[in-house]
Amino acid sequence: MASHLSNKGKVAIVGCGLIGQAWAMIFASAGYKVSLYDVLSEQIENAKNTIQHTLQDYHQKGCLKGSLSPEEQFGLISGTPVLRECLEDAIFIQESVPEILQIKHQVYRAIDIFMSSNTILSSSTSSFLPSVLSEHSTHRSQFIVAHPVNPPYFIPLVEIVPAAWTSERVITRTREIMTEIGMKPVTLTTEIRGFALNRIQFAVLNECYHLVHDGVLSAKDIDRVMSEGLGLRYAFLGPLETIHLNSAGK
Ligand SMILES: NC(=O)c1ccc[n+]([C@@H]2O[C@H](COP(=O)([O-])OP(=O)(O)OC[C@H]3O[C@@H](n4cnc5c(N)ncnc54)[C@H](O)[C@@H]3O)[C@@H](O)[C@H]2O)c1
Ligand SMILES: O=C(O)[C@@H](O)[C@@H](O)[C@H](O)[C@@H](O)CO
Repeated sequence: MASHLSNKGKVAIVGCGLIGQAWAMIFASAGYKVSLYDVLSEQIENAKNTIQHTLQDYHQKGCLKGSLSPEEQFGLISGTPVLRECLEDAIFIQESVPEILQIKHQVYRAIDIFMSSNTILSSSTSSFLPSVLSEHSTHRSQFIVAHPVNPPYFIPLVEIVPAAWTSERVITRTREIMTEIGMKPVTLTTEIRGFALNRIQFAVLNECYHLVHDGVLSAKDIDRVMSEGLGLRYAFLGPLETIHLNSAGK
């Protein structure tokens, strides 16, 4: 393995299901050492096997991220059923356990014991406010949300959401790391329910449901409004840029 990879630092992935595996591949593609932990030890092996095959598959399909070979990227990924080992020397922890508050709080209590004063603890949560997640954490100034969009390997947006007590260093450093690994971060200035993507996504869905419910459009044609219309436009111009550039009054 290329020696320059060794100074990239280590990332800990806590919870290696769908999203944790995606994060592991993304961090490894940028040359980070990645350690996987899961409460189910068999899930760690499952995740490693899935990642190994997925990296090869992406390489063969020409969509592998980064400049390292699939073998080099997989060589950066290890796993352990011992949380302390997973977290040891990690500069960044990406928690990806189920969206169940009790489980997240239980995991943070355990992580609190082992994380250093410099480590960033980031949650993949889709909906919980960072203040609700971290209010009882010892290292709560080091806690932040980095919410990915499924599938994270191919959709680069990540929503960075701080709690009121998240330090500026953590906010800035998290955005730097996300950019460095090829994600496209947005940073919310304050926590808000649903963050940004899901607020917008569900506002659109709400109108879609109304139009179908009222018999104005079929479900298929509703989807076409997005896939053959707005979606094409929003794939390269955001809604505000679009309306700004549109002719006055249209
Ligand atoms: N699936 C999505 O579309 C999506 C998108 C964005 C964000 N998220 C968020 O990512 C997080 C993970 O979602 P997912 O879809 O990967 O779930 P998942 O069920 O695929 O994976 C969760 C993993 O966590 C493990 N786990 C359970 N309890 C644990 C514990 N106490 N300690 C360590 N590991 C534990 C499970 O064994 C499993 O492997 C959730 O917060 C979810 O809201 C999901
Ligand atoms: O579409 C997405 O990826 C996001 O909306 C997700 O974060 C979404 O919140 C669901 O997976 C909820 O778990």
